[in-house]
Amino acid sequence: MVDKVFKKSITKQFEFDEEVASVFDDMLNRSVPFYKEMQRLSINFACNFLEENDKVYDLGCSTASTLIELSKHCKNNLKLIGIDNSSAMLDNAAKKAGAFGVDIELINADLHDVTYENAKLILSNYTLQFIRPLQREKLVKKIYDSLQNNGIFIFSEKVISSNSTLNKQSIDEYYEFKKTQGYSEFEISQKREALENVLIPYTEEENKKMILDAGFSHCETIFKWVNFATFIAIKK
Ligand SMILES: Nc1ncnc2c1ncn2[C@@H]1O[C@H](C[S@+](CC[C@H]([NH3+])C(=O)[O-])CC(=O)[O-])[C@@H](O)[C@H]1O
Ligand SMILES: O=C(O)C(=O)Cc1ccccc1
Repeated sequence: MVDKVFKKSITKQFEFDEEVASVFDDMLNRSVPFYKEMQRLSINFACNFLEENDKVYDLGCSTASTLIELSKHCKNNLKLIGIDNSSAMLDNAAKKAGAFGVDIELINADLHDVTYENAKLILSNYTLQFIRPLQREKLVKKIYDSLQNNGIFIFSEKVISSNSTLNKQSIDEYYEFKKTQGYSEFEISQKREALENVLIPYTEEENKKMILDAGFSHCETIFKWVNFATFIAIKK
């Protein structure tokens, strides 16, 4: 379904409710520049590390698109686990996984409340940005502790620039992108308002520092378009 959520005047902060979940795949494709390419790269890098029966978690799996694509592209049998705290998202995830015949364990929980065990890969595309800063650092530490040695954490985030001129230019560039995707200025400004204090972006450097502070031995940006970035972190 086509995303028309912000065509009407907003009355509340942004939420992953039923209305957003019903149009979510379209919203993500039209709101995250090169979403598909970022997803393809995440999956290809992930597959290079994965072995038979490895455990893979997707934190903030939404409609399970990434886990479904991962299972299609990896030659190994994997144990796939998707976690999200939006029931509406998980209902859609279950329907999609069923339709594609992919076996995914879907857990409806807050990311802080789940025990991640013996994971080889943890994925989290565009989700940490919704976690409050102090909690975010705690969660990343937990992600590190849950990974096997040689485990991988792949994540994507909306980022900001520490240079205010470049930051403003990046926002302008992103809004131009949204216009090319058919969003009106009204929809763009409504969503911006709804996301205020809900989506809290770090700079690329802050993201890397958070990862290294948690104990990871290496963190690299594998994809970046203006203010959207994908990182890969390795636990030694
Ligand atoms: N504390 C939390 N606990 C659990 N889930 C949460 C929490 N906070 C947010 N979420 C969930 O994180 C997801 C973020 S969307 C991820 C896209 C997906 N990764 C994709 O590549 O398709 C990104 C976006 O909308 O920008 C939503 O489904 C929320 O319900
Ligand atoms: O759409 C936006 O304005 C964004 O910042 C990215 C985004 C994409 C999908 C859900 C929430 C935020």
